Amino acid sequence: MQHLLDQMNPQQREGVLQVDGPVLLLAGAGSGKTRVITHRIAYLIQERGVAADSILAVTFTNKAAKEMGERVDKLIGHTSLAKPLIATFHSLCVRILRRDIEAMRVNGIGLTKSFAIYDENDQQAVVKQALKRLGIDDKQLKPRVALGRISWAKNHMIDPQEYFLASANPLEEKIAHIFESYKKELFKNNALDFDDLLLEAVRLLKSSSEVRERYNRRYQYLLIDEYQDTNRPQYELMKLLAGTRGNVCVVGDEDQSIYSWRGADIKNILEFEKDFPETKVIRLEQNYRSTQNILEAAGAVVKNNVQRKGKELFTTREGGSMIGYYEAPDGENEALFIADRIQTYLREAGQKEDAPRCAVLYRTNSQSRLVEEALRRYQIQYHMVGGFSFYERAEVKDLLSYLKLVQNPRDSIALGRVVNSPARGIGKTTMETLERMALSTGLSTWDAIERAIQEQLLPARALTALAGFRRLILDARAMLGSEFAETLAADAAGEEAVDESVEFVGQEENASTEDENVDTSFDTSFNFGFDFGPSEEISTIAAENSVGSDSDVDTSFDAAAFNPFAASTQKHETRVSEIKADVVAKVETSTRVDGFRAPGDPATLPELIKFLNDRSGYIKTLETEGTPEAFSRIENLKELANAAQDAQERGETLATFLDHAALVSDVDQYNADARVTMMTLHAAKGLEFPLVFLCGMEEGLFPHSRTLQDPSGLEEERRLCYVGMTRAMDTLILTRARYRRRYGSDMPEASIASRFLEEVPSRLVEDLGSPSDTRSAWNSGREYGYGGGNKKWGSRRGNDDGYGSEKHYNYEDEDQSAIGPSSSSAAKPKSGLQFGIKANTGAEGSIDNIASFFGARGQKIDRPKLEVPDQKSATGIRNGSRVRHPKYGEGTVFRREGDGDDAKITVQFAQHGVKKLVEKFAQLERL
Ligand SMILES: Nc1ncnc2c1ncn2[C@@H]1O[C@H](COP(=O)(O)OP(=O)(O)OP(=O)(O)O)[C@@H](O)[C@H]1O
Repeated sequence: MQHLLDQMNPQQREGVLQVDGPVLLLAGAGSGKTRVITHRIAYLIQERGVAADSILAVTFTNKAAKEMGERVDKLIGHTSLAKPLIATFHSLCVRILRRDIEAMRVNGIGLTKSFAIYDENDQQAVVKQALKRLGIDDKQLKPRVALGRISWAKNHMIDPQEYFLASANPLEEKIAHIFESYKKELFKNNALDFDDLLLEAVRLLKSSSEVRERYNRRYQYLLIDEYQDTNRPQYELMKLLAGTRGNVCVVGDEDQSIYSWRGADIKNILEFEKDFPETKVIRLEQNYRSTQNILEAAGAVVKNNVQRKGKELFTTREGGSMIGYYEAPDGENEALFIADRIQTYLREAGQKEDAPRCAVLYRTNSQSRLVEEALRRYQIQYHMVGGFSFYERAEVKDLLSYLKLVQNPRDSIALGRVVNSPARGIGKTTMETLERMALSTGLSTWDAIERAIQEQLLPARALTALAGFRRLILDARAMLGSEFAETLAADAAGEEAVDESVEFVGQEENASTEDENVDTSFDTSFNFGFDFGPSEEISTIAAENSVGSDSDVDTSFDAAAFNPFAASTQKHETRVSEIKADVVAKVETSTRVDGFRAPGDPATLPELIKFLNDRSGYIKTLETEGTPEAFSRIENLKELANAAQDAQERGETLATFLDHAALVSDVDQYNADARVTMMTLHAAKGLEFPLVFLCGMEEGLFPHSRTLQDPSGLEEERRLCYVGMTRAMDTLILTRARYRRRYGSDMPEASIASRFLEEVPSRLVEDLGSPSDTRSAWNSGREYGYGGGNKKWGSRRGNDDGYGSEKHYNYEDEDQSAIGPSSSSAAKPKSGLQFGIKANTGAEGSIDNIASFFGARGQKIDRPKLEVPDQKSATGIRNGSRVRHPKYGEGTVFRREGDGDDAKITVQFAQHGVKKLVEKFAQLERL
């Protein structure tokens, strides 16, 4: 036991040993809470003999869960086969619901275990449909706004009726209607969004005492990390899981509560003692991470908050370097400064043979672009957390939607996404008719397709295309069936494969093939040893079906029987049993060979993906497109198959694979080995780095403009600042730009120093060579204060330099698209040129150039001119041009790089987001 408690201070020890009853562990930044949690779990297992799998620990990110699991494993020496369950709230809820959601079904109505999980794009698609149905213009009420309100309501456990009753204006009433329609649509689609995962788990545990008691018996010890960031449903879930035993330990720090926009309620931690009167409160106040200067500076900022329990952190790491401050003339210069310092840091660390790690933290993702460009100029490799993740790429989302549909055909959003992707002749009119039909009959779109085919409700051409699509999904479903051979035979003979896990009543389509012009052929270039493609393919396929098996397998199938479009002349039942017997016999005669799946066994995940890639024609279409962009998409699709292979090796099913893809969050992308990491302040929580840059310290940017009028919002921003500052172990550098370009404006606008800068005592700050008048402000040595005519933070007064009146930025969201069309590009000369940086003759952005720039401070600085030398193509397309792409539709050119055949164009498309295209191949039409 002793070794578990070695290297622990008395409070940490208490946190480990106090395992019975409720415990509130108030753990300051860097005070070792992760250490306490892992040791507490190890102590329970090793010293108290508690069964490992009766411990449940809930963390904030998948990554934290994984790391915690590994650390516990190490501590207990891999002695126990059973493992504690360490999960995020969302993955815990998925687990509970996948197992027990059907306990909430009444008279066969309700969601099933194969429910889909909707991400933000799916949610937006549902909201757009709702807006359309309700006749609301999506320009007047943006889907994202409506979705934000719906999510807010859910996180506060308010249903559409309550929302409607509480609505104070017509807009809120509209949102209530949208909410109602959204909820119904998800239900119809057998789908849940992220918020629902929590809400439904709570509803389940409340409504079924049998289920709740089972979980209470199962999990006897409960640990919740980051408790300050729990919202109401998470809080209720915690109480339901804690049961009457109340062996619950919550760990948190009210000063690090930064998720109120997701409904997190700081009261949960502030009032834990009221909920559990027996609570033992333990405070961890010794910080092991940061130097005294950093801790003091961060403490001085957060001290200005009212909503806190109050802790005084201390450290034995006395002194340390001062907090660095750099005030740049503009955003580009700020980024160059950061890149320059990072280069120096990496070089010095390299000489000392240290493993350097540093982070650039910013308030919103859109700030990353300039820093990225600067790091590229310095040829410094970096790892960016957030932004465009693999799972958000259009082609990956498409393939995932195919998989979702295979898993849950009722998922009309997945269906809508891929029904005509790649193009297979199912047009907008067809889909609108089907959606109307679905709406008026209450059927899902999938079932509406089925009915349309049965009753021949659409033109033959459309029906044939729909039948082909439907067949593709059914075939993929059949591949997963455990009685695959039977399904295959029955299906081929025209009998529907019925999967009991999904309630849809399928029937063989009787689409006519009258329309000679319709291409019903499938792409069979990829074979798994079976196919339902056109007749001429069958004999080859059947032959391959015997991979590594009997050579005497009869390959002379009646090809016509496998063609869904061929009319059968025989009586249906006879045909079914004949084919069943035939296929089953073939499967039985084949012998299993190691490493090969026997025919008739369910397909593996990678096989399913390859099947969909090929049979859907997706890869073929991209190959035909032939652009570098298309080839990189093909690579992504292959990478998805690799991810599926990994998942398969971990024993994951299609459902768990999809759950995993749905639950991957930005933060999970963090790579602890990266030397330079860029991420938002939110994503940085829980991490630590020897060197940290906190950039964009400007009013309106940080604190964010949204919060300027809202005292509690401002307190949260301040906590975010505290979180950012306390990530630093040895060195913390704060930066700001005096002028910054905001969305859509030609000219950069003057900024005001963030009030958080002013809350840092000046005796702890060192100016790092900010050019121009900023220095004199710093050197005067007075304490800076916010407002009151104190001019110490450089040019707080925007018009001091003749730039017009003082303005706040208005960054409306975290959208990468909030970068103006006239923003700079890597190809243009940097603004530094106007500030005295020598033109780049040697290595771009080399240290000499930057040094000469810093050497130039004190010189008169002209108004920063950041206009981009506007590159224009032969077609006249330039930055800011409106264009149309044959596939992505309309968009705005955001950047143009290079010339001639090499010219690349980055376009922000309304529907498909940002795409980088090779101009030569892009077929862009100028609008
Ligand atoms: N008793 C201890 N002795 C020495 N180092 C410690 C001790 N406890 C924790 N540490 C170290 O202090 C650092 C911070 O610990 P940890 O990451 O567990 O803090 P935390 O409370 O989770 O921080 P935060 O809430 O700020 O993310 C780690 O590097 C950890 O190894």
